[in-house]
Amino acid sequence: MATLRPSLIALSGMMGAGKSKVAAELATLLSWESKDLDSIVEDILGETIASYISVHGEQAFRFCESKALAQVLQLPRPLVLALGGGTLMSLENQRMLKDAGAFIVWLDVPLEIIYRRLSAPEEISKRPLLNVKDLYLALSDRERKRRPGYESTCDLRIHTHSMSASEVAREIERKIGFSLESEEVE
Ligand SMILES: Nc1ncnc2c1ncn2[C@@H]1O[C@H](COP(=O)(O)OP(=O)(O)O)[C@@H](O)[C@H]1O
Ligand SMILES: O=C(O)C1=C[C@@H](OP(=O)(O)O)[C@@H](O)[C@H](O)C1
Ligand SMILES: [Mg+2]
Repeated sequence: MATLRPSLIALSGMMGAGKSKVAAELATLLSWESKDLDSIVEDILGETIASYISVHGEQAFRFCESKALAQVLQLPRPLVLALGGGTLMSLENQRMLKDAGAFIVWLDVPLEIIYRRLSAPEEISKRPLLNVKDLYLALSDRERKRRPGYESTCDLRIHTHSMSASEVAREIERKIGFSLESEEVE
């Protein structure tokens, strides 16, 4: 039997779930390239997402995010891609990823851990949607609205608990079956 191995792994989940960090770890582990969709958006915009949203708003950012996604899906494979926390809330983005054969991994992290990670001023300043009075409320509200979308679009869900980023990467590798012992050849 042949193992159908994806050539594109896309990491999804809330802001602070560790998508950017785990994508880099996983790519190193697999000897693949990694890309961060937010960085590609910023390259296209020529400015940070925070400064862009402060002037143009979230809707305009979503438009650029979809354009960036279309670009990144043309890149050579194999590739690990860190999505933004809101990327999969767009049906168009969901369709693009599915059509591209992406294997979507949802990093499901307890809200308390996300809150702790993102409470640092340098994390908030990178994420304009969190520039609010009550961070916990803002996160829990978004999480509640987004959870069904993360759940319905993922091919694999990782309950990361308090695993380190490299442990999460190893868990993804193991679950997808990339480890040499489980490799099957046609
Ligand atoms: N598994 C982890 N354990 C501890 N800290 C983590 C873990 N994953 C990410 N972090 C830290 O949490 C913050 C947000 O991580 P990041 O990868 O930017 O998340 P995302 O891209 O999902 O928003 C960063 O400071 C990062 O170093
Ligand atoms: O959840 C969101 O709507 C967003 C998440 C951010 O990426 P991270 O999930 O990597 O923080 C970034 O795309 C933008 O600030 C919007
Ligand atoms: Mg990120």
